[in-house]
Amino acid sequence: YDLWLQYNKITDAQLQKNYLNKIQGIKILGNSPTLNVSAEEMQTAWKSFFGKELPEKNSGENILVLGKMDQLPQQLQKNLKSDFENINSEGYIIKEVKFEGNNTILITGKSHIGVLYGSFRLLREMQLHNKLSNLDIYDSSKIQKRVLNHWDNLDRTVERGYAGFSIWDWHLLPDLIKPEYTNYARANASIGINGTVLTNVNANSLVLTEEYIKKVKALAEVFRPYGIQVYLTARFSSPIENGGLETADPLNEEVRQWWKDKADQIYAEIPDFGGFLVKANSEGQPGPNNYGRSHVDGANMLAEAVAPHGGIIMWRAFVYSEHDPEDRAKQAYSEFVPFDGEFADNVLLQVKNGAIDFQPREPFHPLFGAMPNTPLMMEFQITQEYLGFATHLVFLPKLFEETLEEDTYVNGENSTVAKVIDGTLSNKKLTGMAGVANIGNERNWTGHPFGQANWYGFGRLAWDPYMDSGDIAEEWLKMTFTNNEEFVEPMKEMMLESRETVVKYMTPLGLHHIMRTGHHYGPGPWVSNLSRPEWNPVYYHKADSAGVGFDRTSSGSNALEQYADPIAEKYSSPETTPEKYLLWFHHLPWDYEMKNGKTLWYNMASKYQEGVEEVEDMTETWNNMEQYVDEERFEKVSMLLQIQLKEAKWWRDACLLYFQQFSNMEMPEFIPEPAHTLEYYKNLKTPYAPGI
Ligand SMILES: CO[C@H]1[C@H](O)[C@@H](O)[C@H](O)O[C@@H]1C(=O)O
Repeated sequence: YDLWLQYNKITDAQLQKNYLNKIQGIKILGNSPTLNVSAEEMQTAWKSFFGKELPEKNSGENILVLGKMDQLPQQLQKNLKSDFENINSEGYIIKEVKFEGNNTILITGKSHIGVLYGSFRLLREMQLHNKLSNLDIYDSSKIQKRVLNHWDNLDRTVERGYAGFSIWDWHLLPDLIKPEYTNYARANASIGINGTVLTNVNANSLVLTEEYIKKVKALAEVFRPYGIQVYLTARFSSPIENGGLETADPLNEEVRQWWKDKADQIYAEIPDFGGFLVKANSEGQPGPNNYGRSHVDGANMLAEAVAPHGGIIMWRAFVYSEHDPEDRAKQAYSEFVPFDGEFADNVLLQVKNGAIDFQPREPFHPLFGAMPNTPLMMEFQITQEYLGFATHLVFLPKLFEETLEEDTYVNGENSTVAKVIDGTLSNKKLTGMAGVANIGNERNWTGHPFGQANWYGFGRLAWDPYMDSGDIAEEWLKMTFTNNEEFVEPMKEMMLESRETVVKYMTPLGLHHIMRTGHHYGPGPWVSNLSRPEWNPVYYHKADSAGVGFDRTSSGSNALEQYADPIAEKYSSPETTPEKYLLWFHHLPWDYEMKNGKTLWYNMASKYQEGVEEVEDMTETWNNMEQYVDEERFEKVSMLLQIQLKEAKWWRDACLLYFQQFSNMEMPEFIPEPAHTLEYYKNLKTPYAPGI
């Protein structure tokens, strides 16, 4: 349950010698809660790596010195001047230097948090079994606000949470402080996460009452030494619900004053409170539109309330709007682009990676690049709402990386989404990345043991959105299980392929949102009876006897016009559209000939089949790993993979039987006889896999 902070015993004699020779003691310069937790982390690691403490020493050869820049001797500060120029206020330097005449490994930064991040970095180097020689490492985060979003309710249920109940024991706070809170903070700090939104975006205004602010304060105090700021979701109608006002109109003076007083009250208790995350006028949440006001009016009112305290507002772009009813994918863009440049300086617009909703695969959201004068914050979903909950093994950093690497072309070639997010494309001062957490009170935190890798990977990419997902997988595997190459190599490959596998057995070739509605688990392409048309799978796949797919070209919804010309042009024809997005942008006949000379129907079937076969391969790979993994984790993952296999078949059979009604074509010979009829799948009462 130590996540990636296992600090497995170092058994290699040479390596152990290298480490213990290089670091024979520790010296801490100065004093602060953050330095204390840095030192504690070293001790925890040392006991686990070597079975002993790291002695505190005042001076001598080969000691590890921890301290921030202004605690260093003048001369050393001067010598390191150019190193310090390379890092920002949260960055760190790990370097071999002469300290008081002795050879020393120094971990330093401009802040204590920098020193803590440096400490975790050194421990990572050791977990990865890298030699400590000629150390000269420096690093800084490329994104400022690296934030988890918990969709946790005050009754401890978690919206779209599959790892038990919320870890926040609201009813026992502030009296009971669980060790889990500290472990949560450690884990986050170790990957550079520096903020957490404690509550669901479908918000409850109760959390803004005095009683709850005390509870929030207690958590903030646990997190503070780890550099983690606390944020809350603000329900827009709180002035009515909590303040007894008659309106929540953002232009009303009393309302504005209420929010200012609320901010003052929170900051009096929690001076480093981060600010608010807001879902307004979306899926029944109240917002400024209720009063005929705009998203800018709403966001700027809250921004004004927190600005004197250094707080920020993360305003979500996940809205439905009356513009473009024929294509939900266009709505956020239509709603927000006209406001570019009008948001206050401390507002980030938080945009989901794709325009629909956290699908196994989506093209990047057209808002990225389209609002050069507004800082856009990325919102990824770590919890697997549409990807098999905590049952399917899917390595999400691969998905995150794909979005970040996409080229928006807004400023010519190489205008990647990562550059929009880190601010380099248009020189933004405020930058951020949010991840909807997959954490709950399950003993292993995330339900599926491999869900931990998605939390880990989110943190690493929020720190550096240019990181390679393969490197992330490798780090995580070594830190979580073992450094043995015979384990790491095949498992890394399996993790990297796992995302494409889920796309194949759920939504190949650009299909999307064909899950059963409500819970979003399992196939439901037939569903068509929900009140909002855009919640129905049939709205998205549009299968009929003429073909399948959503025409988003100029002959259809023309969502393509929201992208820069090179993309709009390229994707306007099915011949030049990447096959992975084919049915996202085009409605094509079932016998449409694809690049391999086979029909669309044939290719769809073969993707579903490949998906199933790849899960079979995953189970085989895992079975070969038994000797490297403890029994508990081995058994759990084995069982989950068996369920995943059953469900991949369920997806294949249900989707192909459904689509075949329209294609009217033979099932290709490689598709085994389905275990059940389409009617059976349609009438399943349980959201989980039928016996297959
Ligand atoms: C928190 O609400 C969620 C909702 O559960 C989810 O199904 C939808 O996709 O997205 C919403 C959102 O992101 O606001």
